[in-house]
Amino acid sequence: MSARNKVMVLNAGSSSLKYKLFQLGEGSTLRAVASGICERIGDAAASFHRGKAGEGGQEQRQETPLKDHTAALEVVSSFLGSAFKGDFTKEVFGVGHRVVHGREISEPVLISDQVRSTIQKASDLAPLHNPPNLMGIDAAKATFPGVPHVAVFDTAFHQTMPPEAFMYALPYELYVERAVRRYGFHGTSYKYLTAEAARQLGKPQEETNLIICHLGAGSSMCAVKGGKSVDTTMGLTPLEGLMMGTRCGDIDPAIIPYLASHGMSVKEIDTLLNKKSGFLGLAGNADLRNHLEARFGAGSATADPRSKLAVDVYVRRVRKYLGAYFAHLDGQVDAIVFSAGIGENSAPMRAEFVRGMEFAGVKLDGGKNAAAKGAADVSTQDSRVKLLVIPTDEELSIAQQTLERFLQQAVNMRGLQKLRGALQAAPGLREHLAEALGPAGVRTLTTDLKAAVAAKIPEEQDRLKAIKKEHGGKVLGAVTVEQAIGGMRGIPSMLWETSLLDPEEGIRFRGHSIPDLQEKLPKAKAGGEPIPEGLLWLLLTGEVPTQDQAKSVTEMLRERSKLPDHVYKVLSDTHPDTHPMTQLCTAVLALQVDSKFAKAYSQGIHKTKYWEPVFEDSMDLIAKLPTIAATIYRNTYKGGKLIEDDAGLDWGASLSHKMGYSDEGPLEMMRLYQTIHADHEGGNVSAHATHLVGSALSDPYLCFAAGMTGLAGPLHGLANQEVLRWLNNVREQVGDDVTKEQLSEFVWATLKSGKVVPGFGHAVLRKTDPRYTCQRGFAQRHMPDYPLFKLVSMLYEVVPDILTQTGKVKNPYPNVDAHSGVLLQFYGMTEENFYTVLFGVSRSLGVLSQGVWSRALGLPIERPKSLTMQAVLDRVAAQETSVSI
Ligand SMILES: Nc1ncnc2c1ncn2[C@@H]1O[C@H](COP(=O)(O)OP(=O)(O)O)[C@@H](O)[C@H]1O
Ligand SMILES: CC(=O)OP(=O)(O)O
Ligand SMILES: [Mg+2]
Repeated sequence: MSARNKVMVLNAGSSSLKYKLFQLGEGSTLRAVASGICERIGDAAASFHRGKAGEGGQEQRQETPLKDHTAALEVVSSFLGSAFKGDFTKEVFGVGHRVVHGREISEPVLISDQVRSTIQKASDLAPLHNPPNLMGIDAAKATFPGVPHVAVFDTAFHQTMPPEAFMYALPYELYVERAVRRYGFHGTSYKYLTAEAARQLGKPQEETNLIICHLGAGSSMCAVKGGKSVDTTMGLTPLEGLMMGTRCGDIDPAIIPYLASHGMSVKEIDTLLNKKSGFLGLAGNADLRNHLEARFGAGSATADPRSKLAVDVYVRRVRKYLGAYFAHLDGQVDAIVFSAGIGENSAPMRAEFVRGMEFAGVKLDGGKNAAAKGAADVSTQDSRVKLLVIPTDEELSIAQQTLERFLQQAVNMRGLQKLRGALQAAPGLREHLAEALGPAGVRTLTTDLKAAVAAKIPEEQDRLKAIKKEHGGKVLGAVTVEQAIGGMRGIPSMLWETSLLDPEEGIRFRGHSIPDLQEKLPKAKAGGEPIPEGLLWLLLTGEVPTQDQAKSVTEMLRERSKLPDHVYKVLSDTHPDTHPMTQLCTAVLALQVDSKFAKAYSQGIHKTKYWEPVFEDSMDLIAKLPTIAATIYRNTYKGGKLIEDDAGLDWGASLSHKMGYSDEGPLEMMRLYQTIHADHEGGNVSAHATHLVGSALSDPYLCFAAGMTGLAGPLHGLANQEVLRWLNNVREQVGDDVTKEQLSEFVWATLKSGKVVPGFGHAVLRKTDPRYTCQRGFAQRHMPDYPLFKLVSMLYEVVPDILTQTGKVKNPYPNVDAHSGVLLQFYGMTEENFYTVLFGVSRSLGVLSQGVWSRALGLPIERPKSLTMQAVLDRVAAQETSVSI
């Protein structure tokens, strides 16, 4: 069988069906091996197909009536079928579809029945596009059965618009209740053009400001600031903004009730505005090419005045938005980009758009403009704002996003199950892809953490929905009276996606054990300790990140790390005896004033969007915690002398540096420490408290503070401080050169006096905590002769036996706290009252990542049932009666 190594992309526009077939090559490159377009669909007399297939293939043109998009796909399939010998459909492993409107879905998604119905329901918002998009999807599903089909939405790129750009000045409830807002379209094109323009300008995208004009049958413009969309001309639907082939663009909305009061139905008005206006409405034909002669030709004085008028209205609208976007971008525009049918092909129109704009630093080179064919820079050498013609490649962008989506699915075992059909149809596919992608393996390709999370959400939501639907009524386990009154021990009663604790083997973060992660997570230096930013990526996305992905998290956190002055002030004003954990909670609460979630919620935000400001708050808080912790440390123990940050350091290392420990040893130790304390499933006090408070939709600052007040309890996080006290006590009483026998005696004495040996045992774990083992490994490498380490090692030999002999403990083995103090002491961090703060900083990674997912999955407010003693007795009695009956 031939290899499945091709992605098919369909881009159904309002008047056209474009397609490209890509072949996947080394390093996940995509090479177009066939492409074409069906044009003037709907205008049967004038419609045609142009297509090209294979290396150096000649373009073929067929004049053929195309009454709709289904007819167009039939022509395309038969063209490709005859161009590629054999059945080319068997070489396609995925199909990417351009979809214009997906309402709240904005990331690429696999087209399930549910996604299809969302696209269908959104047809009222994109009447010219979603119906042909759906025709394309249905026709393609029949032509390419059993392979995944992915929808890539036009709206995605504009999700970065600020509220002042996406809100209409309508009653706010319309936004909250009906999601009436501006979405923007042509996003796939803008995404491609932004990357391409930045590349041509030789600038990083984050520093590139552009005004992009995507001018085709559908026309829109976009202001791009720092590589991101900050405004665009289309709105709730692709009707707003510029004039278009058949669409009116901006009008006075009062025209609508006016027409209605004169007898037109809503449907008729909708058709009028979408299908009978624009060039068609003003001048009788939707295609600009039919009006160019009238406006620019030799005999233009005698030409149809309406054609001329239509062109002038069109030009005026583009110029109006050019002016507006110059203002939005504070005049800092690197380039104006022209693209799509009109922007790429019409030199006289480009000249009109920027005529007389020298005042804004825009100078067109007439000669270059007239000569431009395909990509070109048509500005003069000294034009401050470059004028770039860039042919858009929505199809390539869709193919890349389809591939990425597909790979995410393929790495995810649950996804693999979902894709079983596809994989059966294509044995060896995953291996093939892994090979094609090279050593980076099969994974999400973006380095933008938020985008990577967003891409996972729809499927996880589907998964949860399916679990509820299929298994909602099934029993997970009975609850005994002992459990109900005994701290809810072991009752499965909460979802927690970031980690799971196996009693035998210890914690697994998103399925990965600690030894596994020590190997796989990116490191600051070769052979060194993992950086916690890598773990954060893993906790949030479920995927082990690449070095670049972890680095982008480091940079993202650094950008957000500045602590506001009032928080420094709150910290320096606390009573000098305030415990460091209390100071931590105080500082976190002081930061809450900046909560983006609290603000968005009070202004009204749709619940499908909760996770976004929660993500923002969580990243802001995580970013600031090292500075908060270091400030507490320096204020409490070092006379308030703070240490400047070192911008070259990663998140964990910068904490150690700001505390005053900048040698390689403590930097590495802190990276490891911050990685392993991050998460320990959801039932422990700090995690559960954060989760519980977050379920009331308290923002991340509030719920993290709740978690930290819990971590400050001696039975939970404060235990690491207790361990150190106990160890020092041992050393004081028996000295450093203690024998095993002496140590045994001391341990027995502790137990007999009714105390516990701190750092040993665990509520769930039944073996040595892997977090202990990995810290022990670190000590063996960095401090083998350190007396405190030797003492801890000896305890490891002595205590489990003794605890077993008592017959009272279920787990006699050491946990994370039994070792962490040793590492800290070795590097001079001897103030044990501070240790729980370090634990808390790390814990933010786990509990806040889960917080993002709790909101993304729409988990409800927690409300378990409580009972009085009498109620317990009544229930027991009722059960006994019912059993005996
Ligand atoms: N050479 C040209 N000169 C002027 N306008 C052109 C030229 N070629 C195409 N166009 C315009 O571009 C439009 C098609 O643009 P395109 O981006 O392909 O459309 P769609 O919105 O359907 O994706 C045509 O309707 C026509 O108005
Ligand atoms: C959104 C839109 O108008 O798309 P097109 O230009 O393909 O019609
Ligand atoms: Mg288009």
